[in-house]
Amino acid sequence: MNSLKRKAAPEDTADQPRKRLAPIPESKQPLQDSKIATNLALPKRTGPPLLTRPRAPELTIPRRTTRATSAPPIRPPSAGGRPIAGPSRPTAAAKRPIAGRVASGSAAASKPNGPFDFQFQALQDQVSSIETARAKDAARLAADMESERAKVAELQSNHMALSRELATAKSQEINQRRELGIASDEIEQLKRRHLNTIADMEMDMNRKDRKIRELEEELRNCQGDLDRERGAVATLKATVSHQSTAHITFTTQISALQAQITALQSALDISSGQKTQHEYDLEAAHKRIAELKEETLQGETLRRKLHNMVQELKGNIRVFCRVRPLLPSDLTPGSMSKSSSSGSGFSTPEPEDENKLKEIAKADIAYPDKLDHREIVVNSSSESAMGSERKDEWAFSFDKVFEPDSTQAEVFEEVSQLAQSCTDGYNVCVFAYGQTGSGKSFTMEGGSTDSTAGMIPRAVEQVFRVAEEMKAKGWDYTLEGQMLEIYNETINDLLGKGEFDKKKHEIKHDKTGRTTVTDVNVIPLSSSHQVRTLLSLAQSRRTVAATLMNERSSRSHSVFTLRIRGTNRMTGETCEGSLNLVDLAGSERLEKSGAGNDKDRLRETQSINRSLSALGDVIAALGEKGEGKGDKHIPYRNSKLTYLLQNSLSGNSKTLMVLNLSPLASHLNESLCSLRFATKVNNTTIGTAKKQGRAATA
Ligand SMILES: Nc1ncnc2c1ncn2[C@@H]1O[C@H](COP(=O)(O)OP(=O)(O)OP(=O)(O)O)[C@@H](O)[C@H]1O
Repeated sequence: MNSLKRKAAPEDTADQPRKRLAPIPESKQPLQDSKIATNLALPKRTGPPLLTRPRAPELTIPRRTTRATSAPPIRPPSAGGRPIAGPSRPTAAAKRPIAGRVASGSAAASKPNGPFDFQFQALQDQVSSIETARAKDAARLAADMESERAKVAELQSNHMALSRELATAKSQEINQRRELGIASDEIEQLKRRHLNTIADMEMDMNRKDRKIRELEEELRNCQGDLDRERGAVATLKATVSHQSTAHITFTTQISALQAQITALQSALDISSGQKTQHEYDLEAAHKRIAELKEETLQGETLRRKLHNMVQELKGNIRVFCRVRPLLPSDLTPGSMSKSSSSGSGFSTPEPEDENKLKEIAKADIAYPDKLDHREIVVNSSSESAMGSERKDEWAFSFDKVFEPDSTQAEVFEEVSQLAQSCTDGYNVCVFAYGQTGSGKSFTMEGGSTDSTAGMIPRAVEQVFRVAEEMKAKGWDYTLEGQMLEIYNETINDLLGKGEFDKKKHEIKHDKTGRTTVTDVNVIPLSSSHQVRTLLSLAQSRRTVAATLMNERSSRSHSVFTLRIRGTNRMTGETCEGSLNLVDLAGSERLEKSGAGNDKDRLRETQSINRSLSALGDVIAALGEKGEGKGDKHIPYRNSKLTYLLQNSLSGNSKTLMVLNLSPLASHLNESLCSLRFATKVNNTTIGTAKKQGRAATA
C-alpha cells in the first residue's frame, strides 16, 4: 500500500496541469486556450506596413503522454519496478502452494497439514487482504476513471471549442495570408515603383552632376576671364594713372614750349633779319672754298714737284745695306765647318754653349754711325805667312744701313717714298742684291704675316692706299701687274701657264719710255690682297734649284712690275709710272757655289754672274754718263736683266738697291765682294729722273 501511495504521488504532481486542462489522447491532442490564443494571435500593426513578407504563424501543441485511466497500471514483467502488492517478496514455496491449491483444494481443507496449513492460512489471509485492497483500488480507480472521464468530456468540449477557435484562426490566418499576399504584391509594386523612381532620380542626379561639372568648368573659365580682365583693368588703371601724370607733364611742357615758341618767334624775327646778312656771308665763303680748292690742287702739284726734288737730291740711285740676323740653322756643324774653311782664317774652338757658338759663327761687323745709320765696318783677322796676326778693317757708307734687328716696317719706311713717286708718274726700280741666303727674298717678298711682309706687298698696298687718297684730289688710277723670271737668260712668265723655257718672250721699249714683254700675262689689279695671291702663285712656279749654299737658293732673277696710270678729272692731267721690284739671284762666286762639277749648276752660276756683272757695267756706264760723258754707250743689251730694267735704270727713273749681307764669318769674303759692288753703285749718279706725263707737265 505504501508503494502504491508513493507511486500515486508523482502522478498527482504530474496531474497538476490537468486541473487547468485535462490531458487528451495523443490522436486527439487538444490545444490549450492560452497557447492557441498566443500562437494564433496576429501581430498588431502599430506602424506602417512592413516591406518583408511576414512568416505564417506556427501552431505548437505540447505533447503529453498520458496513462490509461480505465485500469490500474500493470507493470510488465520485464520492468525493474517493485511488485504491485505484498509486504515482501513471495518465496518459491509460497507460490507453489497456490498452484497446488487450485488443483487439490478440498484435500487440504479437510486435512490440516500442520505448519503448511498455517502457512496456507496466512497466504489466504494475504490473498484476501490483497483482494480487498484490490477492490478498494478498483473502486478508487473507478472513481478516478469517472473523474477522468468527466475531465475527458470537459477536455473534449474544450477541444471542440478549441477546434472551432482553430478553424476560425485558420480562416483568419488564410484571410490574413491573403491580405499579406495582397500587401506583398503591393509592396512589390511599391518596390518596383520605388526602384524606377530611384533609377530616374539617379539618372536625374547624373544629369545634374554633369550639369554641375559643366557649370563649374564654366565658372572656372569665367573666373580666369575675370582674373585676366582684372589684370587688364589694373594695367589700364596704371596706364591711365601714368598717362594722366604724363598728360600733366606734357601740359606743363606744352606751356613751356609755347612760351619758348613765343620767345623763338621773336628770335626768329630777329634772325630773319640776320639771315640776309648770312646769305651774303655764305656766298662769300663758297667763293673762298673754291679758291682754296684751287690752291690745294696747286699745292698738290707743288708737293709732287718738291717730293721729287727731294728724291733727286737724295740721288736717283740709292743703296741700302741690310744685314740679316743670325739664324738657328747658321749654328749647325755644317755652317761651322764652312766657317773654318773660309778665307778669313777664322779658327773654330770647341763650342761650349750657344752664345759661344754665335760668337764663333758671327762675322765681326760694326755699325759706328748710331745717328744716321749710314756706315758699316767689317773687321777680319788672319794669320800671315810669317805666322803673325793680320787685322783688316773695311768701312763702307750707304744711304742707309739696317742692322740685323731691323724690322721689315723700318726698311719699308725708307722705300715708301719711292713707291709714292711711282704714283706721281715715275719709274721706280728696287732690287735686292746679295749672295745666296743673305735675305733677298725675305726683304722683297717676306713672310706670310703682316709683320714679316716684305717690300713688294707693302709697296703695292701703299700704291693702292695712295691711289684711293688721290681720288679726293681728282685722280683715278688703273693698276696692272706682271711677274717674270729670268733663268739662264731666258724669260719665263710666272703668272702664265707654267710653260717654262718653251715660249720665247721678247723685251720691247717704246719711245714713251714704256717697256713691254711679249706674250706675258698682265693682270689688272683691283686690290692689294689680289697682288698677294699673285705673288704666292708666282712663288710656287719659280724655279728653285738646290745648291750647296742654300737649299732654298733661288737660281733666277724675279721681276715684279706694277704699272700705274692716272688721270685727273679736275685738271685733265695724266701720268704713268711703274714700280719694278727685283729679287736677284745669288751673287756668290763660282767656286763658292759648289757648282764646279755640275754642268747645269755651272751654267746657272755663270749666267747669274754674267747678268749681275752686266748690271754693274750698266750702272757704272750710267755713272760715267752722269758725270758729263753724254755720248757714253750704256750696255743694256748685255743681259736680259739690264735690258728689261733699261727704263728703270736710266736717267728717267729712280733706283734703289738693297744690299743683303749674311752675318756669318764664313761668308765674309762674299759679303766684302757685295759691299764693293754696292759701293760702286752707290757712288754712281744717274742724271735726273723725269716724270712720264702725257697731257700735262709737272
Ligand atoms: N731680316 C731677317 N730676319 C729674319 N730672318 C731672315 C732675315 N733675312 C733673311 N732671313 C732668313 O734667312 C733665310 C735666307 O733668306 P732668303 O731666302 O731671303 O735668302 P736669299 O738671299 O733670298 O736666298 P736665295 O738667293 O737663295 O733666294 C731665310 O730662312 C729667311 O727667312
